[in-house]
Amino acid sequence: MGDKPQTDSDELVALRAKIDAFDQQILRLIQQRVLVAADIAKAKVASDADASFYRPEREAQVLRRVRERNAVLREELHGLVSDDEMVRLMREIMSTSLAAEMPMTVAYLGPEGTYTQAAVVKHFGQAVRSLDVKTIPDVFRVVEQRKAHFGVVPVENSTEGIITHTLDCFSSSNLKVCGEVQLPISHQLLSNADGLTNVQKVYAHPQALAQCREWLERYLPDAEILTASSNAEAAIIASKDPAVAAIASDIAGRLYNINILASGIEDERNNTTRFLIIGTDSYAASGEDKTTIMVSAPNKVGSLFELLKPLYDAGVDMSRIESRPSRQTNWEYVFFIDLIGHVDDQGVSAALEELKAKSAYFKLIGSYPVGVL
Ligand SMILES: O=C(O)C(=O)C[C@]1(C(=O)O)C=C[C@@H](O)C=C1
Repeated sequence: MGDKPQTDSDELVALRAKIDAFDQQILRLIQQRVLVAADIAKAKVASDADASFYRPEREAQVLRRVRERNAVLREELHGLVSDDEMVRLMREIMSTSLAAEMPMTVAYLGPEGTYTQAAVVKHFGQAVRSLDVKTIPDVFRVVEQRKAHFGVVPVENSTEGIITHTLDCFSSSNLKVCGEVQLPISHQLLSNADGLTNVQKVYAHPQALAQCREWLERYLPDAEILTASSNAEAAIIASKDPAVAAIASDIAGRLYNINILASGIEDERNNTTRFLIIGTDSYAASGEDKTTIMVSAPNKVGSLFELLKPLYDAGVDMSRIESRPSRQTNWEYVFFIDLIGHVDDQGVSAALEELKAKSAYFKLIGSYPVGVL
């Protein structure tokens, strides 16, 4: 390196020619793939005017196959692209294909820069339009009113547990879960203060505050801790006052022009949030699925055990059970249960029929592909 312009060696020129040739092929193949997707859109409309352009089960199958084939290719070619990275690239190509069929609008808990928006992009790719709304019930509302095709809501966090607000929304909504996506969450302390000692107030969403409690006690014991409706909202407040810090994502920091004073401030490494994709339709099995149901047991001794017995007898695995107050009668509960399998799988459907017959209340919240990304 120096003042002289770089001259490229013959070897470099030859290698670049190879890259140019591959790029030509990749471009042609992407264009051809998207044209096929447009034909698929026409075929869907021809067979059913209400057909869904977005097909989560098919997307999961395509991405799983990319993962499997890439593992083989890595061996064969001593390839350097990891399976995760290849799935991510393919996610974007499929996102563009879907947009050519029908531009999708996906609602999320805003404002811009929230982790939920990052989950939207991770699950649907960059080609979707994301629509920010103010609260989790608003996400449900705009999807119900068909102002957005789908919505993305947080449902549980590996450190803090269940997001009760989201579960409660399912009680009063008929929307279906049609997908899930997990996002590793790394929190940053964002502030334009000149060092930690000048931070007087910290704003964050209650979930983020809980996930960074020990860090805050240790490094900012004297700061006033205040809640905001979202992490991005906190970032907006911090962007206006250098005595204020926000706990939010690095994306929010860039978006609202705030410095990162400390990064990775979450108390638990591997802090991960699971999000659900909600929509108006149900979809076929992808081969690796989960089912979420909401049930309540009759109010008598041993009834929960009786209720779950059909699942146990049929060998259906339960991956989660949460109880929430029924909101109808005091001390009565509804249970949110995640099962492994799709409601169309024979064993699952038979077990659910039996369970339904024994329950005081039963609602299928959705069967959906296990997250691939
Ligand atoms: O297979 C389909 O049904 C398609 O519409 C094609 C395609 C794809 O690009 O592979 C696009 C959108 C769907 O969500 C699923 C898959």
